[in-house]
Amino acid sequence: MALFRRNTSSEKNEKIKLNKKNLKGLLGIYHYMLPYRNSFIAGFICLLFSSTILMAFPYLTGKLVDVSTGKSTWLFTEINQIALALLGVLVVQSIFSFFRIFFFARVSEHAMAAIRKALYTKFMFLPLAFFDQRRTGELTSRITADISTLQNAFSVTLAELVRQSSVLLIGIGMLLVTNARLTLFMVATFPVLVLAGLLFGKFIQRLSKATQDALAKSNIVVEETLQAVSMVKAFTNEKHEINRYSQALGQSIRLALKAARYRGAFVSFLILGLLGGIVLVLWFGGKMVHEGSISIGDLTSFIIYTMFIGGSIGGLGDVYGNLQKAVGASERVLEILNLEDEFSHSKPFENKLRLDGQIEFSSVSFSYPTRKEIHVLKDIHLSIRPGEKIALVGHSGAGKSTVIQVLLQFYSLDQGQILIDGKAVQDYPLETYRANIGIVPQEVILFGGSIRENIAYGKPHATEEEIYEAARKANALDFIDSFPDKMETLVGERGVKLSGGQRQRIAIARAILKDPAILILDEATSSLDAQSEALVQEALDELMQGRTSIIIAHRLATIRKADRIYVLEEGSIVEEGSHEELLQDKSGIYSHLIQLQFDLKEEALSEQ
Ligand SMILES: Nc1ncnc2c1ncn2[C@@H]1O[C@H](COP(=O)(O)OP(=O)(O)OP(=O)(O)O)[C@@H](O)[C@H]1O
Repeated sequence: MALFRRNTSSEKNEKIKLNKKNLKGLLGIYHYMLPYRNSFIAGFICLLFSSTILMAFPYLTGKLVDVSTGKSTWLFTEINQIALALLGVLVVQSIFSFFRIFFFARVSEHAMAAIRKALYTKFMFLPLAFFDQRRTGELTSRITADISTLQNAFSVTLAELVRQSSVLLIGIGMLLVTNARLTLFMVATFPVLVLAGLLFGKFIQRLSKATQDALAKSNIVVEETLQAVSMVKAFTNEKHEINRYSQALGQSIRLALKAARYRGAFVSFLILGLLGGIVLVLWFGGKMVHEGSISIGDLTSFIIYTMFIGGSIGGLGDVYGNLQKAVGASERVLEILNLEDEFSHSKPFENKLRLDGQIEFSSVSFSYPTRKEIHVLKDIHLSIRPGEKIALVGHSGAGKSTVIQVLLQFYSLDQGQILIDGKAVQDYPLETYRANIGIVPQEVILFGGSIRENIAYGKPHATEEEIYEAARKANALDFIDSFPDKMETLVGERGVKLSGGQRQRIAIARAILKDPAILILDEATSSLDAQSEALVQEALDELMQGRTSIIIAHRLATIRKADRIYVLEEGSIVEEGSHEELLQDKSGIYSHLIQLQFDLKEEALSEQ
């Protein structure tokens, strides 16, 4: 297995009930808003004002109707006066709304950027075992979708919650003041209808989701068969596939028609039920106007308040749904933020510490945390002197990369010890320790920037001269100079614009610049053409000079040059010695391996 790879796991999709505990989790996020609390308070005040001032609107409209029908009221006697007051309400309301949005945006943008940064920092410092259990897509959605949900909660949802609740409370209060009898009648009818509408709406949403799913299923049939149409034909299964597609379509039609029936009923309900509810209130109010127990103006404002209240009940349903989503998002984000990172027990970075590169594995046993039952390394003993070149060979899955992973302290051991220069690895500051190890991986991963940036990845503050010198030593300068933009050439996403051999030489230049005491070389299994191979080999020889090198070897030429070869088999070291020594045992695993993998190459070599 290559040294750098990804694993998968599935994402959970839970439905969350709001309770005290998980709402507290949401408050944990609030901690990131504290630095902007002044803006938050200012925004909250604007929100309160803009929500309450709007409630004067139905009242004033009612007064306007009263004055226009010749009934003067205690505050207003003229239509112009009321119109101006209405305009005033709108102006003040719009000003407060503007500042409310502005202040909330300021708080939420800053706070969410702070959480994103905290999450990303956490990702960078979490141990590798964490990433073995998660999909990349899952982690990216923590930092994108989940944070957007939280942002929405702290700006829009919170504002909605305050606004709709104040509309509901002030609205019902105003109605009670206007006319208690009519209010009781309204409260007994209209909200019940709105709630019924809300539940009905949810039911229809579920139905249309089922319809979409059924349609998606039928599309899978199309996709699958179109991708492998030759297979369908070869098996003469055309009719079978048509049949399968028809069945899937039939199912989706049945569901769509069921949904359509309920949708039709829902629209009729909206017209009849909700508007009917208003007619009911109007009817009751009209009779009261007739009796003289309420003015036309008061009835008008009553009806507008009623509509406001209906809207706010509907709005609060959405608020509840959004809060549920936000609680889920905050739980997922906090769960990651609360994890311990791999540096938490490590000593602080010591820049100057330079290792000699003596490596000792003493009785090392290891299994990956995700697969505890499989013992990947079993009682490994290695003893490597500074400057030695060691080759690890073995069948695929034997545990070669794992030896490197534990050496890099990506995982902790189940048993045994790794000593570097006679000291246990965990006694070094982790950052300093890794700074002393360089890697040239099998599959070179470059970042999307320029060649210069990619080489400098080995030493971010390298001088121009150092970068050129590293490129020269890595046999990379010739091809870099042949590009019109030279060092500034963009390598494309993951280095796609460079050939395999060129990417490897950039990786070597990186390692040269890092100047590590210990070098790890994961040889590429795919072979380069003879010329690139020679250039890469030459660069590697230069790189290995004076460093302890561990090579996961696939090429005979490399293995022959090694001071010592360790043969791994199912996690144990089964043979060790030089190429010649190991070949002595004709029935040994090494001889067998060489026979299998390197037969042809050896023949070619001996012919030369
Ligand atoms: N992150 C991981 N989580 C769980 N198991 C793993 C992980 N990485 C490797 N393994 C398992 O550990 C065993 C040894 O794998 P390793 O990658 O060390 O072998 P290798 O000798 O380097 O193989 P190759 O030559 O194919 O790269 C394999 O059985 C593999 O499935």
